[in-house]
Amino acid sequence: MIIRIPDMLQRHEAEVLRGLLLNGAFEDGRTTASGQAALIKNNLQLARGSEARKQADQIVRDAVARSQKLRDKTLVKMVAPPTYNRYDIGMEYGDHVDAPSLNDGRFRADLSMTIFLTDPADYDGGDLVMNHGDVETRIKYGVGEAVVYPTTVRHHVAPVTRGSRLAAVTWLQSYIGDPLQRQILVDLSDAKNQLEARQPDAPELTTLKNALFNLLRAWWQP
Ligand SMILES: O=C(O)CCC(=O)C(=O)O
Ligand SMILES: [Fe+2]
Repeated sequence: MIIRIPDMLQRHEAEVLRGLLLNGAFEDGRTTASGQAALIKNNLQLARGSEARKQADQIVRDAVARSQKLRDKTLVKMVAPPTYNRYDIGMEYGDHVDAPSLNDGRFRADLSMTIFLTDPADYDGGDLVMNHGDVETRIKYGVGEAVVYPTTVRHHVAPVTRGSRLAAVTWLQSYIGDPLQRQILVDLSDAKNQLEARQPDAPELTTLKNALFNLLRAWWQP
């Protein structure tokens, strides 16, 4: 499932974050890439260890912790520290798959997230393109909007042909590793919440909750 979160960042958070990035020191994205990634990755990243990066991380952490939709749709357990990417004219990130784990294997990457930080009117190209066999999904959202997609999906960032594209990119571990199980739980939770809102005394609500809670218990990975 691909999830769109329109209000991932509040307007002022996006403005502060953009200000930090526009004034920040960037380094070649290849410094954190090796092997194949170093050949296909042609972008810039906010320098590690900088004060700007600490402030940026705090903004993203707060936004992620606040987002009800992110919690409900992903059953998120942990979020990795983001990278902040800039693609100027001619830059791109070729077709690739993201690593299955981070932090020396202590963190499993279930979901990838891009928070868009440039108005789509201000650049051409730079779409985040997911490849599902013969079909592609092209994504380019407004400032402060996020897309969350399965880390299992091949993807690339198309070359920027006008302007410059800024984005924060990070990875999520879910309490439910299996995407099918996660989808079942998200659907059942939606149904339970809708029924509870509409008819809190519905007799079948307890049965639905019993099934949902037992599946959560069976599949939860603390
Ligand atoms: O910039 C993006 O939207 C995604 C970048 C990406 O695929 C990555 O950093 O692995
Ligand atoms: Fe990627």
